[in-house]
Amino acid sequence: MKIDSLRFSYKRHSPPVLEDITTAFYQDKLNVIVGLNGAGKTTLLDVITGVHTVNGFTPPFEEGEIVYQLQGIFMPNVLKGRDVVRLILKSDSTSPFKVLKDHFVQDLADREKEMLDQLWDRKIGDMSVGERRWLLIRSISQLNRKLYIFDEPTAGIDPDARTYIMEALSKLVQKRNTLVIMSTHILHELEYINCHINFLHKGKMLYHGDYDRFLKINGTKNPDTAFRNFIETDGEKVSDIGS
Ligand SMILES: Nc1ncnc2c1ncn2[C@@H]1O[C@H](COP(=O)(O)OP(=O)(O)OP(=O)(O)O)[C@@H](O)[C@H]1O
Repeated sequence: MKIDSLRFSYKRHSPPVLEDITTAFYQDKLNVIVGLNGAGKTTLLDVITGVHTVNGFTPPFEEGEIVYQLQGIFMPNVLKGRDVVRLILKSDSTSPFKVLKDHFVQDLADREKEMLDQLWDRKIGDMSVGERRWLLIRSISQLNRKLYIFDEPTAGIDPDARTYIMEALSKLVQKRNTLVIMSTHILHELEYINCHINFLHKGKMLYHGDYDRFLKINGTKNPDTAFRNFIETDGEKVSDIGS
């Protein structure tokens, strides 16, 4: 999927939140949108999914082909873990819930199975932020869609559970005909992932390319230092080298 010279403002005469965005998203990689708070990551995801309409860009996917995990969870707090899993898995299939659940559990690592057991009868309102997000994202990963969008899927999640989430997203990338896009602030989690980084800064796409090159042009092996260097120079080094 390509985006060419995209521009978006929330109000007609207000300054653009996204300006001259040109990039591509790839089916064989995890596409990651990176940037500071307020950089425009969610706005870009909203444009891609058709939540916001923009002249000159037609979202290439129908609504039914997309699953979009938002940062918040808009479900009643009284729902229990098992209700959340049922709601999500049954939204895609008429198979009995037991079959869907067995299939879901097979896909989980041992610690994830323990987490699922613990959360099964717990109300959403009583779960920790990370537990809630893990449950939702792991359930969503079971759905069959063409476009999967995850808005900061690993925010507030411990490093162990974060690894399981990143593995689940990598598995989605390996499925045929799927496009997977996520946003994050955490570059560390991308170290061992086959990913394509899109670095948004002040509404502009200042870098798109692979992870190792991003570190290299910022002269460090530490992703946090690379992130900071990049922001401090407004991506100058990339412009020098060319993307
Ligand atoms: N509905 C809206 N009306 C006007 N401005 C908005 C609206 N939604 C977002 N913005 C502004 O657009 C800019 C980009 O917001 P966006 O939510 O896309 O950033 P983000 O990169 O996802 O940030 P974060 O990492 O904090 O989630 C911000 O300055 C934000 O205040």
